[in-house]
Amino acid sequence: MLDKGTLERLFKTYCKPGFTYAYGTAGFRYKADVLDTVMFTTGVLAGLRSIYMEGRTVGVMITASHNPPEDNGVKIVDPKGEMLEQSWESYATDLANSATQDFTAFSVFLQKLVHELGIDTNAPGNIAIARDSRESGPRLLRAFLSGSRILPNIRITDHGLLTTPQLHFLTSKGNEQQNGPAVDRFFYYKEFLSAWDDITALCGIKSLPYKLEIDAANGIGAPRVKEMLSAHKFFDGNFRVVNDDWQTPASLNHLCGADYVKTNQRLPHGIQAKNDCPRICCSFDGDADRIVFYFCDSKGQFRLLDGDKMATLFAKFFQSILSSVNLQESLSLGVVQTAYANGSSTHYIEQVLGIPVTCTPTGVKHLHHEAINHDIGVYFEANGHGTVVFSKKFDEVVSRGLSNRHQSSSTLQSLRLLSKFSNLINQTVGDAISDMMGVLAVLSILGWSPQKWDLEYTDLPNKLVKVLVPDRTVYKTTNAERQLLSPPGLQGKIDALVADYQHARSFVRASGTEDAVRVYAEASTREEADSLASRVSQVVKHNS
Ligand SMILES: CC(=O)N[C@H]1[C@@H](OP(=O)(O)O)O[C@H](CO)[C@@H](O)[C@@H]1O
Ligand SMILES: [Mg+2]
Repeated sequence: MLDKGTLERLFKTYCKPGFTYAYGTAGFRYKADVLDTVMFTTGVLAGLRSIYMEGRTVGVMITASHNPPEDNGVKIVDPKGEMLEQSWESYATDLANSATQDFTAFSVFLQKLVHELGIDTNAPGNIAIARDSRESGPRLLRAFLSGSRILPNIRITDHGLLTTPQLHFLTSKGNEQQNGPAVDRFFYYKEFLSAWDDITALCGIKSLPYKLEIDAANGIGAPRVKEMLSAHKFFDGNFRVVNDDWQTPASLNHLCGADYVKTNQRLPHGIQAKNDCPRICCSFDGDADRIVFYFCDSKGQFRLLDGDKMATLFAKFFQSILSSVNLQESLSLGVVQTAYANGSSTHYIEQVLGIPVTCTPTGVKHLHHEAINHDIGVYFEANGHGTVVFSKKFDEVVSRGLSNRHQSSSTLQSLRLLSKFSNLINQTVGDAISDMMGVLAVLSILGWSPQKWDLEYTDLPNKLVKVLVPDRTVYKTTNAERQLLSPPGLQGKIDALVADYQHARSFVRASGTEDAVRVYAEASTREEADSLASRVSQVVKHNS
């Protein structure tokens, strides 16, 4: 470790007292001007994590996703591309909060942590880092790098501007192929485009069935998706990226992007309601790890195809392939959702498709951990954040099937398709670009229009409201966040309100990314959903 004098000087450059940090749903996320301290300490922590993981590369992403341009954040990605292990979240929080006291508190806590974890601070480690397009990114990167510098043998690979899922993917691949080709964003493009080429060749698909319009939220997804698709024969001339002004910081997520479209249930700025040629539209969020699709029906009405619709599309698709090759008994298929999933989607998956559904708390780390219990685990948050994960057993069963020379050609075709889909989908985390290609591939194979996809089930009208309260930490939940334990008595009042409506559901939880409490309500009519959301919000306000 650096000598005490240098360490103290660096500490004083970046760390300020007077703020309390918490590693939330997606890492640390606050207004950018209070982040320097936690960026510095996260630099230290990511280095320690890599040393602890025997030098394997740990990823770091500087982003605040769908939040406004003045926010930013940081999260650590473990070597396989998944979210940071939970026990380390509290080390990250405690180290940051020691630094908001003073240098002595920080160095005492750091020594204690290093000792408890048995870490040799001079051992080698590797960090792969990237950031989204926010203006504060370069400044926060400097604070991070200064933190990581206190450990002398940490090697940093700075990928510059990437989408969040690109960073997850490159972190995981970097650890898998130490001596292989350069693992950079061009490697990412090649991997996913070659899976796309294999699938379309296998299924005889020659062109996209409709024009594709992508709203990139004026974020980093814009230049990255253009760079990837522009030179490709399927996409060149058949797609258009709107809200691609990623170099104007104030426009990020403004009147556009997946969160805007899902929350307001309307078209983003820049996409017209006109419907003069077959098309499908989609919106990414600011760091392109979420996507929602939509189209306008013959009357010009906006129709949303959200994360729940993607989960059902993938689940149905994989179910039919598994049964076509008689693997439905040997490979398990399951869907993971959160309490925000529309009740109709859950009903459709369980009752119509007969596929088991599990509900977890909000945040992809929870969904991901549950999904890996299946051989094909489909997980999506309603807001469009999700992916499909395939087990080791899946790989083994499929490759065994492929090497069996007595298989029929249709069985071989289905097995190849399964295998190629596991390459087209970014299994490390939800990925707007990879999910987009996955959905387009499924729709093309099935010959489905967006209208046909939408008709599979009808959403229950729903409403999501943000309520500002003096202290959101008093809102404690149980049963995958569907019931409140505290404040006392509040759940009973919510239950009494819900009982006034048909097919209704409502729950309240504290946001992990914003200083607010979220109220969700759904019911059989739009008026009832709105009324229930508003009455539950009132009760929350009065209780706080
Ligand atoms: C209702 C909702 O959309 N919540 C979002 C939001 O979490 P909250 O904890 O609700 O603020 O941001 C998370 C990170 O992007 C995302 O995983 C999650 O789905
Ligand atoms: Mg995001």
